[in-house]
Amino acid sequence: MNSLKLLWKFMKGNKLLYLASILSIGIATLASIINPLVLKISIDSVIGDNPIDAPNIIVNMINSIGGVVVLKRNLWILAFALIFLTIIQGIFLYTKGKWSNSAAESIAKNIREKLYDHIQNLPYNYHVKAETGDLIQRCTSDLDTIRKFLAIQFVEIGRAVFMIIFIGIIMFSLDVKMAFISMSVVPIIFSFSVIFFLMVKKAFKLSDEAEAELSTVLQENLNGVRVVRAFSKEKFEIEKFDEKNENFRYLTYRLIKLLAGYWALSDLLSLIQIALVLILGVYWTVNNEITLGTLVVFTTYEGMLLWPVRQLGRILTDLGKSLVSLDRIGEILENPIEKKESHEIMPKINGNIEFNNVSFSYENYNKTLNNVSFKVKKGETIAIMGKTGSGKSSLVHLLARLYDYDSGSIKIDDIELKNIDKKWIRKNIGIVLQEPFLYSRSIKDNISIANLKAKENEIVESARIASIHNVILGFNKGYETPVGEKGVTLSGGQKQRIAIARTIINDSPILIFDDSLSAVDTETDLTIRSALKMRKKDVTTFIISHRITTVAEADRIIVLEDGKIVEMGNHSQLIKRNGLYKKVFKIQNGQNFEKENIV
Ligand SMILES: Nc1ncnc2c1ncn2[C@@H]1O[C@H](COP(=O)(O)OP(=O)(O)OP(=O)(O)O)[C@@H](O)[C@H]1O
Repeated sequence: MNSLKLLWKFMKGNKLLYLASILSIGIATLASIINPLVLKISIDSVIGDNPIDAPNIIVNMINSIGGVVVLKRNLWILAFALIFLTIIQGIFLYTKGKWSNSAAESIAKNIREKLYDHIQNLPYNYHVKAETGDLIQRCTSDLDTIRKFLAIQFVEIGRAVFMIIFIGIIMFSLDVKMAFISMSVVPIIFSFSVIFFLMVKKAFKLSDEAEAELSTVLQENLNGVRVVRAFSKEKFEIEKFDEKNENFRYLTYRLIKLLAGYWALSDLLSLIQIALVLILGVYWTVNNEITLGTLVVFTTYEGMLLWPVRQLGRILTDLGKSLVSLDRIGEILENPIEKKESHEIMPKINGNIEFNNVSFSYENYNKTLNNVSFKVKKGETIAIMGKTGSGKSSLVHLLARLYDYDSGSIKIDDIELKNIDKKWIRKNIGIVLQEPFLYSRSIKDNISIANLKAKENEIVESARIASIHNVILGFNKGYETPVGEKGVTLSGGQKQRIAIARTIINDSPILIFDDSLSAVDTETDLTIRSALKMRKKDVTTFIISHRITTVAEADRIIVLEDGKIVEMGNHSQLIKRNGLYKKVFKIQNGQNFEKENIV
């Protein structure tokens, strides 16, 4: 989507606020421009005897209060006008800041909400492939670039434009030749500023990228600090960091040098402009071609005009940066989200499952699952075994509609899975993933995250089944113990068990354990499985595991090889065949120590 169109959409509800802030900057600029005119009238017409030379509206105002004579007798009016104008300027600068910041914050909030909502609803496949660091950067620093531009720089463009228009009009109405002189170097300064900032855009980008690289190295290093220690790689990591640090210093220093050169040169150009006004202005004043007041007005205006003109180049290049950030945010929003399709239904799920010739492959990859067929009755436990990469996780991911199968059919309670709403089926399937993720919250919050209405006793009951209750009671704050950086450090097995408690709290009719008992010892594994059986008999359960003791008790064991089912049966049936299952059984029972990499 066109980035400006996108911005316009996000500005919904804030356009008036924005307009008000631009009007405020207009009024504040006008007040600051009238100030020197009051000085001119004081010098030329109140101290001196020249007739009032100012825009008609000001002349009319003075005439309405009785003309210059009244001003000469009441000098306080001029002082009051100066104070009044300064107050007006202050008030409108305040409203400009308040309104532009509040509009920018509100727009940033809109974008943040939209992004978060969108990311939450993007398909699983998107998240598997997306780089978290890149996503975070888009949601934070890109968004901040836009926020800053809207809050500060956009209104600064407004101020510069108002300044040029208002000052231009007044200058030309006061004295045409002085106006030409005053504006003669301004286009050169403006062009120089735009060209310079366009040219150094790359230097800004390089410095930003070097900073990002530095943060990545730091982040990676902190995340992987245990690996670094374990392999004694501190020196290597320090050298890597030093190299990135030096690169960042060099690029930033180069940028600073370039900027120093720019400010020096644009200072020179500005001084030439001011000198021109002063030299010719003084000459014409001495020759009575212009008044002293006019000279004061022109020199003051010159000072007011040059700063925003010099800044404009920088702001315009930042505009480019903001448009790039908008594009990057737009790229996320362009990805289609998962929505409920009109044909999708939300039936009661009992847990009867049938796979019929199901084939599936990830984009452009070989078949991950090839003609897989099996049937499961409600309440049965199915174990899945196979070498790594044989398609075990993919099979259960299809069941939860994290991906859709390419051909064949999967039926749940005789309803084609593709006709069941994705969110609904996921609500009815509890999955404990291979690598459990716990939030930096309390243990209690981590368990109840899947069911926020869960009562205290339900949380404890799930923890008991997952064999983690006693461990939790051993912590100082029990269930309120925080997990993660500020709390306890849990072992892999403890994390897995909390993840199991979190999944079973939901009472789903289908449960999937994707290698999620791998980090617990055999005895705890058995305790958990027995407790699960005792709890509810009619839950259809899938257990993916490499451990014979875990799968042996299942009603059926499916052995996968290269996406195909090569064996299926219960433990005693499979043990009689001379297949992969038996080989694994032998190895794990210490009867065969061949160096086969079987599972
Ligand atoms: N999102 C993905 N995109 C592309 N290919 C994928 C994706 N996920 C898995 N694969 C590939 O599909 C194949 C099956 O992966 P899957 O995770 O189902 O295997 P697995 O049997 O569960 O392995 P493991 O025991 O190691 O967990 C592998 O070759 C893997 O590289």
